[in-house]
Amino acid sequence: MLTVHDFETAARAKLDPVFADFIAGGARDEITVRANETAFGALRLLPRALRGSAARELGTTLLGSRASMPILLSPTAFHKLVDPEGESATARAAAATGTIMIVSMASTVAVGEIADAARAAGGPTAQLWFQLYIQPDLEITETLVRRATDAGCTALVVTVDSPVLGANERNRRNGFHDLPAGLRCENLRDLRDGESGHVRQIVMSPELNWGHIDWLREITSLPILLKGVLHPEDARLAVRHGVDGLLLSNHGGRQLDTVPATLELLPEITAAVAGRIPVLLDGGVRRGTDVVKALALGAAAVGIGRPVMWALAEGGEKGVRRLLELLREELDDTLALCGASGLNDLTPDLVRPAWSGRLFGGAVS
Ligand SMILES: Cc1cc2nc3c(=O)[nH]c(=O)nc-3n(C[C@H](O)[C@H](O)[C@H](O)COP(=O)(O)O)c2cc1C
Ligand SMILES: O=C(O)C(=O)c1ccccc1
Repeated sequence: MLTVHDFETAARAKLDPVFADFIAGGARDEITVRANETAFGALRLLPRALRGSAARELGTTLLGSRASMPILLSPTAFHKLVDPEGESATARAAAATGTIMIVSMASTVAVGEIADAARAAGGPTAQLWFQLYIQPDLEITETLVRRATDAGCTALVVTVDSPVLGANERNRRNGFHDLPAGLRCENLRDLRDGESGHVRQIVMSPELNWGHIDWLREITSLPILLKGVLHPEDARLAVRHGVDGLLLSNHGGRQLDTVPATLELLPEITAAVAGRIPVLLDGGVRRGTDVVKALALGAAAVGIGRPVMWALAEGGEKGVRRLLELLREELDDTLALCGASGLNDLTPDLVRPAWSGRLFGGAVS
């Protein structure tokens, strides 16, 4: 396993094609799925020379959580689909490498148990954040927040791009609508009498509005990030509503198809928040150079989604650990080649659009 791509190939070879499609797939024509990766390819890096630094510092602090590198595990549902230990294996790998894992509300291991696994591998400083779909039943939402808080999660990541569930036509063709027998969304057990953690308990609610964010702000002292804000006006509103950070995300192209690549939106979003809160980004990050491009354009960190599922499918805990080490090596190598000694050296002047004849005022075409 030398590249993220190798994990995808290996996972495809191992997995039930129905599950592989669930992971790889996106909404409708998957235009945005492809756009996320393509956008990174459309930028070039312009390195500095002779800046003399023997070692690079990759560590960073995000909303008070210490991370050994600016790469997080974005929340992905259903890890037990691809590995019998599920999110516990992922959490051990993340903790062992000092990486922040964002636990999906739709995890197949309960958040408390995931936290135990993380601490067993990474000690008391292992960092977990919790992803939340605010439920129209606020009492249920409050219980979920309490379960995450009791487990020691240090931030809440509220997904706001899912007023309805995205239409993944691969799942429809494959007839994949449910978890296989024996698997449950463990965080959803016993929220009401007799509820067994069925995935259909998750309500994607088109009624959600900024009032819900204000309410959440009142009931928790944890930092709140919004995941899935794409419009710069909404980024400004988020700041006004006391949100602590943004995870700029189009859900890996799984919600509204044909929205822009997240990288394309990054300059507008960072301009809108104007340094008042950190902006993280996910979608299409597959290489150390991708991480550097996002950070150079103002992201505080990036998240990876599908690569984690592929690595877990390929090699369980070890696979995820290898994936994270590989990305760390690529990031360190890219920093060195760019003449950067740390993340603060990554500035917009290191990035430019890929060449086109128009660069010379149309003189070359
Ligand atoms: C299999 C899978 C499950 C996901 N589950 C969730 C989820 O439960 N909650 C959520 O907010 N986002 C979810 N996402 C979206 C990811 O958090 C992330 O935004 C996206 O995967 C990033 O793009 P990438 O896969 O290109 O790295 C999921 C994505 C995938 C691929
Ligand atoms: O697949 C997804 O992208 C996702 O967000 C999700 C949410 C709830 C249950 C399963 C998947």
